[in-house]
Amino acid sequence: MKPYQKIPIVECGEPLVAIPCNHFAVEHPHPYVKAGAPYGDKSPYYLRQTVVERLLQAQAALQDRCPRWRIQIFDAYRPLAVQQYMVNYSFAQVVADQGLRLDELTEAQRERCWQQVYQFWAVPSSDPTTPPPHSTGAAIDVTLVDAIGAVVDMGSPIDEMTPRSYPNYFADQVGGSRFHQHRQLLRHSMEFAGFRQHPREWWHFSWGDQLWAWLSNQEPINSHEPLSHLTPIARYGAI
Ligand SMILES: C[C@@H](N)C(=O)N[C@H](C)C(=O)O
Ligand SMILES: [Zn+2]
Repeated sequence: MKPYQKIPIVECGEPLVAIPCNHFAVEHPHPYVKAGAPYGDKSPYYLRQTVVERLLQAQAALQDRCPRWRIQIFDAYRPLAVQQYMVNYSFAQVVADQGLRLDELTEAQRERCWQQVYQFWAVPSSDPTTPPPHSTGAAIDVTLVDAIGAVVDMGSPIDEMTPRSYPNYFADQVGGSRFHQHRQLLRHSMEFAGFRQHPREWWHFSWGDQLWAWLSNQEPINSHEPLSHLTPIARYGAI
């Protein structure tokens, strides 16, 4: 269990609402739909109502600094079945990337591959006290597009399962300052609206889930966040 999963959840009952995608850039086709994930009648382009409002605030903060730039949505709401599917899919990807075969793995190899997956993906837990972040409608995976609609180079793709995904990976890499600046721009825009960034993923942010509450309790952001938000309680559970 990760430390943030000990945070209590007091579900506030806010609905999932459709993201107004026309305000943002959106990755098409949706990457996990393309990978065959079982959405059924659900859509990834949903979030809790306050989270959508905050995403609009984050984009306004971005555009104060970089007019006509936009936030690009890669993924948002993820039903539990999709979390399960993507975790298995990512495991198969790690196995293949290492030149191994699924049906020939030793126990040690299997264990190492799962460790790599779970550095980046949340366990698809159906326990209401430990929901995967995206299944709460409070987490979002995003990047930036510039004024001409080109995807901004962050130095590594979303969902890469290596240290290049760590938010500060390029801070001290020779030739990496442009990527670091882009990552900082994304982070500061999202933090301005109260989001918190996953410590290992430059693209993953949340507001109101367990990780957000845990991170807010660790180190308050300097900003305009009212202190009442700095409590170690999550307001969104699985939905
Ligand atoms: C790996 C990435 N797409 C992601 O969403 N990771 C977080 C931690 C998750 O699975 O909730
Ligand atoms: Zn994510």
